[in-house]
Amino acid sequence: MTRTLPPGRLVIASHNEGKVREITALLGPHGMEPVSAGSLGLPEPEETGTTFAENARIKALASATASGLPALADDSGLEVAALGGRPGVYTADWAERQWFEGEKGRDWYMAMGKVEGLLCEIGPDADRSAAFVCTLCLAWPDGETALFEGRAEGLLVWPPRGRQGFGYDPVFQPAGQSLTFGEMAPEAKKAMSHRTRAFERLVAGLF
Ligand SMILES: O=P(O)(O)OP(=O)(O)OP(=O)(O)OC[C@H]1O[C@@H](n2cnc3c(O)ncnc32)[C@H](O)[C@@H]1O
Ligand SMILES: [Mg+2]
Repeated sequence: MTRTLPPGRLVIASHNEGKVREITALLGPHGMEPVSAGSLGLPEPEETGTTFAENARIKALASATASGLPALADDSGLEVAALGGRPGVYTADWAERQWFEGEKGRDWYMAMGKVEGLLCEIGPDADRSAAFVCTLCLAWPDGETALFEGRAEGLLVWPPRGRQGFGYDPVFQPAGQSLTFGEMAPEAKKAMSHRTRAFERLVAGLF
């Protein structure tokens, strides 16, 4: 399909520690040397796209051109069925804006408390379906890019359960499971996550 990715240094173009940890674990068996954008002092570009793919491309290209190395970016989020797919591509902003206008810091549980409020207004039969979506973009320093998408379907739960993972993991229970991502060991989340599904496509296309 596209060109291959030879073993060597690969920038993880994310400033989210939880993502960097998961992507590092995914790359483990593939002979890559992951190095985070933060550790190289690379800037965090503005995410001006309106789709996961556009934002992933912006982030991957910014790191690849600034570092001269191939770079892998991840744009992801939660699509809530009862909210018509929101917050989607705005998942990170949304946690900030809902509750902390003008302040730094994100409080996902507070944002999800707001979602919970909306679901309660709809009533006990509210559709709790949600999906985590992840688009990975690999960019080469010459500007070529390749995109890969993965999804994990599930349910929103309240109250939050578990302290593993990051972000919205404690309020997301993947389909067919009794534990939330927040209650699962990292290996269990890795077996079924949106990020892993996108990564499997990347491996099929590039290695
Ligand atoms: O852009 P970078 O630097 O990669 O980091 P970010 O946290 O801003 O990442 P996004 O712009 O892609 O926003 C994704 C949002 O979705 C959340 N999210 C994505 N994947 C998740 C996962 O596996 N578990 C929990 N929350 C997740 C994440 O915490 C953010 O709030
Ligand atoms: Mg971001």
